[in-house]
Amino acid sequence: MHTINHLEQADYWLSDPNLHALVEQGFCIIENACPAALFEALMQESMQLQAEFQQAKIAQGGLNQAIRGDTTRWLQPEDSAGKRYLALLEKLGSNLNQQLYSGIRRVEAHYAAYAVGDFYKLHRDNPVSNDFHITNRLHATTLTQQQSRVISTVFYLNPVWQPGWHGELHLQDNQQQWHNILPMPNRLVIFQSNLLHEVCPATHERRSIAGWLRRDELLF
Ligand SMILES: O=C(O)CCC(=O)C(=O)O
Ligand SMILES: [Fe+2]
Repeated sequence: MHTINHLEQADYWLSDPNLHALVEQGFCIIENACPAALFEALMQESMQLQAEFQQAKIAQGGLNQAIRGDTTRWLQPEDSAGKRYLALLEKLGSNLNQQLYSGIRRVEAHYAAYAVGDFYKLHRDNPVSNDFHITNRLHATTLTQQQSRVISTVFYLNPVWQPGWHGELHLQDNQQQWHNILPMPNRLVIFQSNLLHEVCPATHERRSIAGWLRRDELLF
């Protein structure tokens, strides 16, 4: 199905302009992030696993539907499409480790589904913001942070999306500029986990994979 090693896709994610945007602005957007066959397989797997989706938890561990309304299911190494996506995130992490002092040790990701009208209020995936520095190795500076989520990723699994359907990811960059990013098919957004962002309600179901690159090791 794939003539080249599908992991090479993650090299293309970190082209020079994308890496530059991720460092300077705090985020980058990648269109056609996955080969079409993998994108299709992930959309299908997300739908097939619908019965296993559960109400998402907020950072403090509880359920709070006034903050977020989506349902999620963690990708697992046995998932036939999901494992290939996890491998891409791992490759992204090792590429970031090579290019920056990012210290990424593991990845995690979940399928997410936002029903019509669901939202996720303003939040940071990693609440530690002040001592977060992601800078180019050439400048010999380091990335430091206390909490373990370094980089957030969101990959959109919608077969089509119209701007009037809303459901934007509303994201503040590290110059305090706000951006409205639509959940377009096969679009990947990579951003520093300390950035403030929210998911706006949509008029159609909105599906995605949210993933994180972490500095901590798995303890078991
Ligand atoms: O779906 C999105 O655009 C962002 C999701 C998000 O912020 C999260 O899961 O933490
Ligand atoms: Fe988030």
